[in-house]
This record gives sequence, structure tokens and C-alpha cells, in this order.
Amino acid sequence: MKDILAAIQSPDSTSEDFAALPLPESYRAITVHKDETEMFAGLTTRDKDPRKSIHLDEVPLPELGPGEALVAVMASSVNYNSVWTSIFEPLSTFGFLERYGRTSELAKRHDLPYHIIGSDLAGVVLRTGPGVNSWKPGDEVVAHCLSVELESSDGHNDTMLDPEQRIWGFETNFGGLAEIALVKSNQLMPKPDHLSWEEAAAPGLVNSTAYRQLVSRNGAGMKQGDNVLIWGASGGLGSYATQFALAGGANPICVVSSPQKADICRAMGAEAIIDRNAEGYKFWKDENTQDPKEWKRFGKRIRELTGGEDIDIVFEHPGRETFGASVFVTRKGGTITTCASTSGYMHQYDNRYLWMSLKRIIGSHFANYREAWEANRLIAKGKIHPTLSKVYSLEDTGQAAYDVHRNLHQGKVGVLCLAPEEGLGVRDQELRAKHLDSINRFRNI
Ligand SMILES: C/C=C/C(=O)SCCNC(=O)CCNC(=O)[C@H](O)C(C)(C)COP(=O)(O)OP(=O)(O)OC[C@H]1O[C@@H](n2cnc3c(N)ncnc32)[C@H](O)[C@@H]1OP(=O)(O)O
Ligand SMILES: NC(=O)C1=CN([C@@H]2O[C@H](COP(=O)(O)OP(=O)(O)OC[C@H]3O[C@@H](n4cnc5c(N)ncnc54)[C@H](OP(=O)(O)O)[C@@H]3O)[C@@H](O)[C@H]2O)C=CC1
Repeated sequence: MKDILAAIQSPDSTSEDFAALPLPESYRAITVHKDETEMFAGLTTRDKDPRKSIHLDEVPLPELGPGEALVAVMASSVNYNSVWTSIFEPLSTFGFLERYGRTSELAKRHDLPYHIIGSDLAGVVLRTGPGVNSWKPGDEVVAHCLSVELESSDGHNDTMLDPEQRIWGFETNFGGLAEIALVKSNQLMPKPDHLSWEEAAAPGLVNSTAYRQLVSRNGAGMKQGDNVLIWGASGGLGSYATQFALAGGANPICVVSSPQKADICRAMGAEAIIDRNAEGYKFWKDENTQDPKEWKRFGKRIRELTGGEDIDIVFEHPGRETFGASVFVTRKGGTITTCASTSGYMHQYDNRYLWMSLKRIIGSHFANYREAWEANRLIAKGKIHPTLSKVYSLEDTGQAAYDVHRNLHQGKVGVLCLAPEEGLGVRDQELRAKHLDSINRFRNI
């Protein structure tokens, strides 16, 4: 591993040098263990502690198959799906690995008693399998997390619709929170030159998801002037949705839960901000009953901020706690686009407000190959910026996941894998200098 790192850090290394490097038999990886899936039985979601279930293990290097690449991971980031995996909710992800393992001889590799998690990476290609021509050892890359087989026509227009669609590092093994990762070569994209490894590893999953959910015609198809209500506007998804709204000439109405988060949104350029904590919205009277008066109070506040207008698009992900309010505050003919249910997946809303006002609910999940590429291109061009706040070592990934689970973080939380320190890997200082303030906006707050 030392030789791999030395090659990555040497400006003189050639592709041939990387191809000639011997691969290690094993590497360090963040895992959860199959024999621990019941360890949190009986605890509330909040009390399930990722620090207890997340391990740093030495694991064997997987065999490289056709169309695949082994990547030396310099940095990765924590996504909420790794939180779900680590608390074994809503399901243990070992069921996904077993199911995948049944699909082919090669896929059997994924069905192991440990799950190497993580759905983002920035690093360097070490080896490519048969049939890979566009990437070679030594290429500096990021990887998106869409794993598809594309053997069915269902996914040929929109790769997210493939029946064998999986999220790498969540529904597959050999994820990015490790020193080496195994990906399909179609997941690879050029690493943005002006970013460090940990900055480049931060946007991938959430930026692509926000792009499809908000911008793409497969999602809400946002246009100039739209009023976009963004829940968790300084969080993982929200910090990119806010940037897309601003860059696309829309009007973000940012919901956050502290003055500090409100300041971050203001610094991004948003003007309409609601601190849900300070304003004390209680959309539920008790566990089974919502309070439409609170939906109205929320809608009134939005009208104050927009000069009397209602919401064209709601960027939804908190789920059960907010969904009734989201449907209510959307204008006639407007769209609620949802990709998650952090606070509970059994939603309740008053359907009269949906059908009588011709609103639409759109389900959105990650991004297809093309959307992921387009989202990465915007990062590479400096149009959208990483929202990296804090960076942890691989050893401290459990704490990083705990922070995200407990909503103690801002934007994205990074993890150094092979990178010995922060700030390495920048190849275009000129572009970086142009955007330095934006790149650092979320750092150390
Ligand atoms: C990029 C990052 C993303 C995120 O962070 S997302 C957040 C994290 N992700 C999650 O929380 C989602 C985790 N996944 C799940 O909870 C589950 O994964 C799903 C609920 C999405 C699906 O559940 P499942 O059990 O995997 O699949 P089924 O489709 O509910 O059940 C399979 C059985 O149900 C049958 N079935 C499916 N559709 C129908 C139908 N329309 N009519 C009749 N049967 C149906 C199938 O055939 C099969 O059957 P047979 O068990 O016998 O093989
Ligand atoms: N389907 C897909 O492709 C994807 C789904 N996801 C899912 O989306 C969800 C959010 O992910 P991500 O943005 O990375 O997570 P983060 O935790 O980084 O951000 C979410 C933000 O939502 C806000 N929030 C959380 N709970 C509530 C609540 N009950 N009511 C209102 N606001 C709330 C918080 O902001 P504040 O406290 O400031 O209001 C929080 O910071 C997760 O469940 C994740 O699994 C994520 C990416 C892709």
C-alpha cells in the first residue's frame, strides 16, 4: 500500500508504473458484520450508535471482473445510506448482498459475512478488467454510485430503471470507505482538477441525487423563477439543491434548524430562510394526528418571504414529519419531489390538497449515468461547489457516521482513506483560486 501511495504522490508516475505495481492481498476497509445485525434490537432509531457497529478491518482484495476497476481510494465521504447500513434500518443490507450474490457467478463475490460500505470515492485507478478501454491505471477519478447490469431493455432509456439497479457500497459490497474499492468502470468519472481528494469525494452521491430530483426532466425540471422549498438546506442533499436553485435562477426557500445553518444558506446566496426550530413548527399534534393549522402557519411564512407566492417545487426528504406540510404549501399544479423518508416512510397527507389543486408527487432516486456525469461536470467547471465541513480519518468513520445520524454535522463529512493529510491532489490551482471562498464555505463550522 505504501508503494501505491508513493506512486500517487509522485508527479513522475506513469500509467505503466501503476500497472506494474503489485497489488496487496488485503487492505483496510470500513465494514459492518453480518453476525451483529441484531445488536441494536429493541433500541430506538436515535439510540442505535454507528460507532458500535462500524469496524475497521483488514479484508482480502476481491477478484477483478470484466468491465470493472480497482481504485486506490484517497478519500471518501459519509452518506446517510451508510448510517442506515450501520443501524441496520430499515433492513439489514446483508439481504441486498445475498440477493445480488444469487444473480451470477461473479456477483457471488459480494455475498460475504462483512459489508464494506461507502458510496463515494476520489482516487486513482489501479487495474481495469477485460473490456475496459476508456480508463487506465493512473487515471485520477471519482466514482458515482450507480451499479447496473443493463441486460434488460427496461433500463436502456434511463439507467436508473434497470431491474438490477443497485447503489454501490449500500446494495453491493466493496464500497468507498476503504483503501481500495471495486467499481464498474461505467461508474468512473474524471476527478475535478481544482479540488483536493477529500473535496472531490464529497459531492458525488448527494450532488447527483439533487440534480436528478430538482433539475433533470426526470425529476422536477426546475426552471428560472421557480420558488423551491428546500428542507435541510445546509445538509448533504440540501446544500446542493440550494446551489442548483441559485445557479438556475430559481428562488430557494431554505428550511434549516439553527441560526448557524441559516448563516450558511445566506453565505451561499439564499435570502428566504426559515429556521424551523426558532419558529417552532409542530406539524404533528401526536404520533397519529397532524395539525393543519401548523401547515397554514408555515405556508403563511413562505408567502411573507416570497411576496405572496406559493411553492412551485418542494425538495422533500425528511418524509413523515414534513410531508403533509410539503403537499399543503405547494401551489396549484406544483410538484413535490421526494427521494427519502429520514423521519419515517409511512407518510400521511391530505389528498384533497393534491388532487383538487392538480399537484404532483415525483419519486426520485440517485441519478442515471448521464445525470451523474452532468452533475460531476458542473463540479469540475466550478459552477457547483463541494460542501465539505469536517474531515475524519478512516479509523474515526464510526464517529463521522454518528455525527450525521445525530444531525451534528454541516453539509458533507469527509473521510481520508489513503490520503495522509487534507489538501492533496489539487492539479488546477488557477481554477481553485477563482472559487476558493465557495469551496471553503462549509469548512470547520
Ligand atoms: C443513493 C442513496 C440512497 C439512499 O440513501 S436511499 C435511503 C436508504 N434506502 C432505504 O431506506 C431503502 C431500503 N430498501 C428497502 O426498504 C427495500 O429494499 C424496499 C422497500 C425498497 C423493497 O423491499 P424488498 O423486500 O426488497 O422488495 P419487495 O419488492 O417489497 O419484495 C419482494 C417480493 O415482492 C414481490 N413483489 C414486488 N412487487 C410486486 C407486485 N407489484 N405484485 C406482487 N408481488 C410483488 C416480489 O416479486 C418479491 O417476491 P419474492 O419475495 O417471492 O421473491
Ligand atoms: N434516494 C436517494 O438517491 C438518496 C436518498 N438520500 C436520503 O436522504 C436523506 C437525507 O440525506 P442527506 O441530505 O445526505 O442527510 P443530512 O443529514 O446531511 O441532511 C438532511 C437534513 O434534513 C433536515 N432534517 C432531518 N430531519 C428532519 C425533520 N424531521 N424535519 C425537517 N428537516 C429534517 C436536517 O436539516 P435541519 O436540521 O437544518 O433542518 C438535516 O441536516 C437520508 O434519509 C438519505 O438516506 C440521500 C441521498 C440520495
